[in-house]
Amino acid sequence: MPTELPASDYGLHQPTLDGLAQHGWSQQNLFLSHDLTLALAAECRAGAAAGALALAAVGRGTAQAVRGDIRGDRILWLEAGQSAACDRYLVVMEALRLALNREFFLGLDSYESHYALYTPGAAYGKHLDRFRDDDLRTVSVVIYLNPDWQLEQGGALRLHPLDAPSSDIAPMGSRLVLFLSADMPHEVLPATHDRLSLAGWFRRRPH
Ligand SMILES: O=C(O)CCC(=O)C(=O)O
Ligand SMILES: [Fe+2]
Repeated sequence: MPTELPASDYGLHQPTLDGLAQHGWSQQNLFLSHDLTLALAAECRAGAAAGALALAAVGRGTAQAVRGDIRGDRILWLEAGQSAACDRYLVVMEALRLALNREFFLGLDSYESHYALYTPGAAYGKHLDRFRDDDLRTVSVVIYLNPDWQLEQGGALRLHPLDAPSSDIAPMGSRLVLFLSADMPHEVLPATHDRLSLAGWFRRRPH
């Protein structure tokens, strides 16, 4: 994996880190360059066209099941080396991991992520990104790959902070959302158009 970070591929702003500390979540527009967003969107669409995206399951281990009534997206896990766009993205996320550790001493030591495609009407009911038997997921990340998204197309991410009113975030291209995995119930509302994203999780070192 290349280690050099092309400055033009992304920009993380300090208020984004401050917001995460203050509210348990934050968002930032124009996190990825337009060029990288388009390359990732093209890869996600190509994967879908090739049948490489699988219906996502809920739960873990023996309790894992595809439940279209709860979760309707199709996903493809990312591997380093899978494409040039993917590697550029992983370099960006490594820089974000280091920034989060510098700022918050979270001990984040790995990152896992997948493409997700929600076709019209697909949704993901209210959930937490941590499982009862896995508390390593610490910071959840979503990056949207929809360059021309219009608000009336729906598909918002609805966050339900425990101590504040809910917030809706539209899946605009190049937008980043960060939230603390353990404390933020959230859901994906259905959209009228294909909704593409990269969802990921920074995991901390096991004790
Ligand atoms: O796509 C989003 O806005 C959130 C997706 C999500 O909650 C998940 O994959 O766990
Ligand atoms: Fe989630």
